[in-house]
Amino acid sequence: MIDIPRNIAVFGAGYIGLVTGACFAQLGHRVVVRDIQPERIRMLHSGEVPFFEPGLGDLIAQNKERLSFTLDAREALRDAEAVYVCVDTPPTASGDADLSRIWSVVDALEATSPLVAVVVKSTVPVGTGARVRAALDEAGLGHVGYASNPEFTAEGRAVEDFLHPDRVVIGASDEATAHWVRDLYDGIGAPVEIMDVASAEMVKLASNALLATKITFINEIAAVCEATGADIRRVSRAVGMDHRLGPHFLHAGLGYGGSCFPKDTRALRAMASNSGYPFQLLNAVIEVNELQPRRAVQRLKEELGGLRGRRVALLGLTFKPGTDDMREAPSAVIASRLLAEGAEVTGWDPMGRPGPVEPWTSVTRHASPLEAVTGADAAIVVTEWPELRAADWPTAARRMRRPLLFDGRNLLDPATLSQAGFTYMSVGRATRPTA
Ligand SMILES: NC(=O)C1=CN([C@@H]2O[C@H](COP(=O)(O)OP(=O)(O)OC[C@H]3O[C@@H](n4cnc5c(N)ncnc54)[C@H](O)[C@@H]3O)[C@@H](O)[C@H]2O)C=CC1
Ligand SMILES: O=C(O)[C@H]1O[C@H](OP(=O)(O)OP(=O)(O)OC[C@H]2O[C@@H](n3ccc(=O)[nH]c3=O)[C@H](O)[C@@H]2O)[C@H](O)[C@@H](O)[C@@H]1O
Repeated sequence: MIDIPRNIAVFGAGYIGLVTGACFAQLGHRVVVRDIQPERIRMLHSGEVPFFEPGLGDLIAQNKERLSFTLDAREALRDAEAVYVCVDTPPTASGDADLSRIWSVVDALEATSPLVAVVVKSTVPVGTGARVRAALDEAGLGHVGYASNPEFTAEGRAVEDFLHPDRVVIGASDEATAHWVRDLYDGIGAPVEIMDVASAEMVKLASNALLATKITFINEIAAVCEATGADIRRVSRAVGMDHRLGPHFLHAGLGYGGSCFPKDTRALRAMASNSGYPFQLLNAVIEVNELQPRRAVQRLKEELGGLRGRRVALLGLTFKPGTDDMREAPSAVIASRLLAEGAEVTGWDPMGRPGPVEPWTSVTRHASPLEAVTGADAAIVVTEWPELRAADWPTAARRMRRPLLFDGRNLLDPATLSQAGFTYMSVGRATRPTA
């Protein structure tokens, strides 16, 4: 527990805002979370969490004495000593981050509240903090500190990541604000890195870009494995045993998706270009990642001798397991490509709920993997849900028109699938021995 409980107003009740609010309340602070979506606030008032995040519902329930929710900015700000900005920063048509929601929070701040610090947790381009600082000064809030405190949690383990981070990064223009923000994290035994605002903003973009680069690197090695007869599973495992490289983010698959890597890599590229530096490595990372799900569809097309009139089952639709988040999921690209080639597409996912938009309105959803593959000419493991490891593959093979399985996440054991009667294809491994 912290020594000095503070009053914190969190703006944004999304993945990051709710986790931040609930975790600060768990540390002992008094937190008001404000959102502009009435439905979100209504759900939170009635004890529901608007999306799935493990442990979040329990944490909110345990801390309800110190955690409240409102639609009203004034109510949130009335006693706030810290304002945490956790609003979304989606990409614009140019790839730059859209900061309009950040500005609407800054514009709502008032000189009358007992505010000590405005802290931006949303991911923003370098230079945003300097602009917000200038706006605060102009609004008569020159006495209020400003800090950048980027977030590194991953969906599906966000509560755990927030409470046990590798590091806390705080960028502030003055030492007093940096230390004041650091003290909010008392009770979390993680290293705290204090720096200037611009550097803190860059740490976030650089971290996501490097993680995305690692994934793309291993996906390119996987493509070379397919062509040469090496096996990516063995390669990435042994490469990752070098402590200088590490085993993480070396899992070849169908490309990275989600609300952050695609958005943040494009935002960093746009920011570099705007500053006159063409970030060539990042260009390649983005391009290779966009090709990755298309390559899988192309390999399937070659194996089936065309996709027109074929039925293909997508097993898993979310951008990764452990979440209901469908944002920038590779499944959408795969479904769209299959439909464009004239295939019929079925799908299964234990949690993802695609909205009533294309390609999903053209995809028949089923309640189990077995139902989804029945009558299909091929199945693709798109998301590595653990349920798929336990599926009854011999029965699935019998129910399919043609037992062909493309393991897009290297989830399953090739020998077991072959024994079950499948032709087994996967990312980073030739389908048949190379000559
Ligand atoms: N989702 C993730 O795992 C991570 C996200 N981030 C960054 O955190 C930021 C937020 O991301 P998410 O939580 O995923 O977004 P989200 O879209 O789930 O949530 C954003 C929330 O802000 C609300 N909002 C918009 N304008 C508002 C305003 N003026 N006042 C109050 N609320 C307002 C929206 O209604 C929405 O509920 C983004 O910049 C993202 O890049 C950083 C690390 C991890
Ligand atoms: O800025 C953010 O929003 C967050 O983005 C990612 O978190 P997240 O998008 O939730 O999910 P990850 O687990 O990183 O996976 C992202 C994508 O990469 C893919 N991936 C991941 C790892 C890997 O080895 N291979 C691979 O293809 C996943 O399937 C998924 O599509 C980062 O991991 C977080 O540190 C960061 O805070």
